[in-house]
Amino acid sequence: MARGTEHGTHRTWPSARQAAGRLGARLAPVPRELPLERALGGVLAEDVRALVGLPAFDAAAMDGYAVTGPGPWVLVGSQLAGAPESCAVLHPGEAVEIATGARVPKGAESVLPYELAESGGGRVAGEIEPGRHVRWAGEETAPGETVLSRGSAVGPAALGLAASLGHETLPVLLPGVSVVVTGDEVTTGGIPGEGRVRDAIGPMLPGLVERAGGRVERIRHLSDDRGALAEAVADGDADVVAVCGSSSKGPADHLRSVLAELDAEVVVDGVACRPGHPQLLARVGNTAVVGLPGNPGAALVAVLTLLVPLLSALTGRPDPTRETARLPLRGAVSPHPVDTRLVAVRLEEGAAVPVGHDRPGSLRGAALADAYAVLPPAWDGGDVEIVRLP
Ligand SMILES: Nc1nc2c(c(=O)[nH]1)N[C@H]1C(S)=C(S)[C@@H](COP(=O)(O)OP(=O)(O)OC[C@H]3O[C@@H](n4cnc5c(N)ncnc54)[C@H](O)[C@@H]3O)O[C@H]1N2
Ligand code: MOO
Repeated sequence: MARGTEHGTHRTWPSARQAAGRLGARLAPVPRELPLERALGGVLAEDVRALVGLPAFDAAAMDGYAVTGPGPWVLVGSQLAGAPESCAVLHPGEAVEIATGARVPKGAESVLPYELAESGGGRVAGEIEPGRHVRWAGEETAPGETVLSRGSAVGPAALGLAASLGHETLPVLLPGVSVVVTGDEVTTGGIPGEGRVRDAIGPMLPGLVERAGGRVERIRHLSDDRGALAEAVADGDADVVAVCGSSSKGPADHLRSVLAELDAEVVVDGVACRPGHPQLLARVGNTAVVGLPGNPGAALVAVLTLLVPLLSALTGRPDPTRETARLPLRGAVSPHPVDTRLVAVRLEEGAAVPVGHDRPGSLRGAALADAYAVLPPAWDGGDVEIVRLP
């Protein structure tokens, strides 16, 4: 699965993706009990049960009158939602004017909506259907019932449901990613000065990570300092450390030596793809370390090759960028003789159309594109695999 290149022993692009998935399946992220507002996008680490029934009490489903026994009924009170109880027990022949969501008195048989009622002189009349227009306690969900299963994704509706069932927090798998952006020349604001460059990878990562089921917890910017990089990579709190830059073999590229010093298991050391060949994947204890090339376009390809499959496997979800259907490629492209090439494309009328501007140092093509088309080594012009951009 690996082959020698001028850069050493690189894995093939498909094998690198698989290796990232296998590492993710091997590492167990620690479940976290997160407040509801932070649990969005996670995967449930345990079943979620109803702490209260739904509804929690017998409630009116319409504005009108709670009644019992045969009509007409004598009005004995009124009940708004959330207001103190005005009538504890309703007796046959009695009615309470009631608002939607208000607790119906004990003994009430049904609610007669205003539209169907005739009222006046302290009395109400109308046709009722026994049991209608009351949301009976527990009829939707019984207390203690399992409503969401372990392994399911937490979407916005799940958060609302959990709140209505009495939960403050949810137990989720949501791998935390610590991002380390390296480079003396990299700046974080304004127009970069002579010889400097604005960080283009830090702003791109949170959205990509979130899409793959993780969360960027921290972004640090480091100069090309070996000691600081070693400290950041050894961060035991993160499930994943993503190091941007420092992936190549220049005098300021310390990642490989730092990993050796930390006795890391190096899983992928270079990938036979363009762009993005210096990418790297390693394990330090229970933390995965992903080395993203400094060139932003190459970093994005490395995210799709290593980081997204890793995060997906950590939470047991399918890789959201994978497409099963292959598409014809419409436009001029030049495959690489021995490496896989990823070309930024728009998806138009069942074909992949190159958008250009996809050199390793640029994100312009990726920002215009829907996806990357994957050209295998020495591509013969057949239909191509598609990797969706989030
Ligand atoms: N002798 C070799 N040199 C290089 C090789 C090689 O195989 N042999 N590979 C080239 C390729 S391909 C890439 S990609 C880069 C990878 O370099 P690093 O990951 O070590 O990154 P740097 O050297 O720090 O930076 C490369 C390039 O990207 C700019 N950069 C860095 N960080 C950012 C950022 N956060 N946002 C925007 N731009 C960034 C940096 O200024 C450089 O221009 O190595 C080649 N060299
Ligand atoms: O392959 Mo590099 O990763 O050209 O930018």
